[in-house]
Amino acid sequence: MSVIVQENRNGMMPFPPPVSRDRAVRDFPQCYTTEASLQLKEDWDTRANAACKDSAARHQPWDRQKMSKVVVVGDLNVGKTCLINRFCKDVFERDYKATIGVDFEIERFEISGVPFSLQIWDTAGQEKFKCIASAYYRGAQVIITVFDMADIKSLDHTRQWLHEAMSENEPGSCFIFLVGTKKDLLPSEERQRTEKDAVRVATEMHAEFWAVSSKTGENVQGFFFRVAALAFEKCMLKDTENGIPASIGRGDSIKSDYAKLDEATPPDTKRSCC
Ligand SMILES: Nc1nc2c(ncn2[C@@H]2O[C@H](COP(=O)(O)OP(=O)(O)OP(=O)(O)O)[C@@H](O)[C@H]2O)c(=O)[nH]1
Repeated sequence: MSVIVQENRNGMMPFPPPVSRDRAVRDFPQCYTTEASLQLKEDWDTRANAACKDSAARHQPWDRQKMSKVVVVGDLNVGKTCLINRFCKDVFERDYKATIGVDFEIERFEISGVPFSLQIWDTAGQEKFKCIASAYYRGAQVIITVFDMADIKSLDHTRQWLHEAMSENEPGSCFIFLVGTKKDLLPSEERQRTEKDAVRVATEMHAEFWAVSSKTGENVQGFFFRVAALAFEKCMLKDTENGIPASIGRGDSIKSDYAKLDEATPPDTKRSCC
């Protein structure tokens, strides 16, 4: 992976480490389908664009960078972990390993020249871990409800997942996405039928619909770029309205989430951090 490396004057590597070139977003990422889209515009909001050009908002120290919290929910086995791992690590795990409680990744971007991060929370789909996972729903700026395109029941369940995630957040405060995974498993006719059903559900939920495959990687980067762009733009506009210079805004919630992870999650997990 190629990275933008800039040494500072005394020859030391800067901290945080540089954002890789393939996390640099310049053009406004477009939706998957105009039938279920959160925004149809083709370019950045003019006020956000102006704020990006403001040198004060660029290259803040790490502790003042903008960050948005993303929570990924959905039935067990629908492919939440694989979706996150495909984007963050470019890997695909064929064998199923249940998520125990929660796990998270922080993915760094450079959007229109401004550093931005997504804190992506992977939650367990198994009923017995719901009470642990739901403790992390609060403070989300983005909720991603995931279903398996080869298991239509999981699409029906997304309404309930969204309801539970929203019960911890203010109405209208989050961008909502509906993501169908395992696109590679369906023949074209069946895929079209499933996508039609998903567009209907997404419209009901006021969500944006995407169909992806973590196995082949199809649409995975496009989807996360879109998530990052919408979250970033909202963050910039909010700060501009409040007259706040670039700051992460969610620092406290990140700290308390880390603390909760230590207290609540059993040691036997997909990843050692939980
Ligand atoms: N063919 C195919 N299989 C997939 C895809 N995404 C996930 N899978 C498979 O689906 C199974 C479940 O994937 P996970 O990502 O672990 O599911 P999860 O939603 O995180 O499950 P929980 O942790 O129990 O909530 C695994 O066997 C994956 O290999 C995909 O895009 N295509």
